[in-house]
Amino acid sequence: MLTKIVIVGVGLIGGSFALGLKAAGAVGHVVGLGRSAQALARARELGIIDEAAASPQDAMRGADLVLLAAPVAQTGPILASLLPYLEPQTIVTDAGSTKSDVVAAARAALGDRVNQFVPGHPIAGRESNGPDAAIPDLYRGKKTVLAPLPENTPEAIDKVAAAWRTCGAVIHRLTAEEHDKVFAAVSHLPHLLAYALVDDIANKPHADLLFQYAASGFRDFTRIAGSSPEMWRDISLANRDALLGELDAYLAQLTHLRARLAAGDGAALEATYANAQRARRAWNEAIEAAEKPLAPDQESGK
Ligand SMILES: NC(=O)c1ccc[n+]([C@@H]2O[C@H](COP(=O)([O-])OP(=O)(O)OC[C@H]3O[C@@H](n4cnc5c(N)ncnc54)[C@H](O)[C@@H]3O)[C@@H](O)[C@H]2O)c1
Ligand SMILES: O=C(O)C(=O)C[C@]1(C(=O)O)C=C[C@@H](O)C=C1
Repeated sequence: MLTKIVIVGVGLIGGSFALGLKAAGAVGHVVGLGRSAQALARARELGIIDEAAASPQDAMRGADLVLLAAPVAQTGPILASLLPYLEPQTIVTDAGSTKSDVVAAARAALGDRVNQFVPGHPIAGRESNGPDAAIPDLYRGKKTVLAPLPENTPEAIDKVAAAWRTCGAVIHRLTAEEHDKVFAAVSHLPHLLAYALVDDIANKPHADLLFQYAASGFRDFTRIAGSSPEMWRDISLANRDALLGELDAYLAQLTHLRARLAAGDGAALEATYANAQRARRAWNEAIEAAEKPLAPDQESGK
């Protein structure tokens, strides 16, 4: 049971964490801290937070756990603003989609108090943003990756892991470097590609005609281009090197496919499509089995 938690950035991710803990009856008081008074007022109206803090000092008094859920470039400034009020029992974690930059920002901002910061990343989301998008079940059956620091105590890591488990998540551990390589390939590149395709079509002179006939294939491929541009700007720049590596590999694949297409090499195209179809089906089956809702007595964290 957490007596008091603080959510810094009460949008989709922070709001869903608060709602998940509240639904489980695992938190006494939820305080929101943010840059938009309007978003905080809305979060209060929706019952996500119990109180919008007037200042970092008010927010941090007596806090058990603090979740940073703002765009990743805000991590350093936010931690610097919290540090003067960081009490010894308070553990701070984050939900940022990149980890090496977050760890570097935490070390720079917190210095020898960095042992109180446990880096994390829930592998769940959607393309809508803000408090209205928050739902209590967002993390149910999904993974949360923790990338603990050597300075973290087992108790600090357990506190963060237990909170995510209470929201229904399954805990995985990666180093920050491993994390950023993996998510460059399976999350950051797909977002860049979806944005690129929609931007390309939107800039064509006959865009209206194209959008008029775009259907479910286009919707599935581009759903994530509806995501927050600020958030994805920060993620792209924070993980630039790994993302550039994945982009180069993808460009090579496109160049290869282009050549096969130009040569009318149907067999080569079909072989690539068949390999992708096999891999996609196997992935889908595995993920659906892993995320199947558990019976209440089998749930993690209980
Ligand atoms: N959206 C996803 O699918 C997803 C999934 C996993 C992790 N994340 C990560 O979670 C974090 C939040 O994403 P989200 O989707 O909830 O975004 P969101 O836009 O819904 O919410 C972010 C909130 O942070 C606030 N904010 C911005 N700058 C701030 C600052 N300096 N101080 C305090 N509050 C500030 C905004 O006003 C907003 O309310 C990001 O770091 C993102 O990388 C997102
Ligand atoms: O479902 C979505 O809309 C998402 O983009 C979620 C998604 C992803 O799968 O890429 C996005 C960013 C994260 O950090 C984790 C998950």
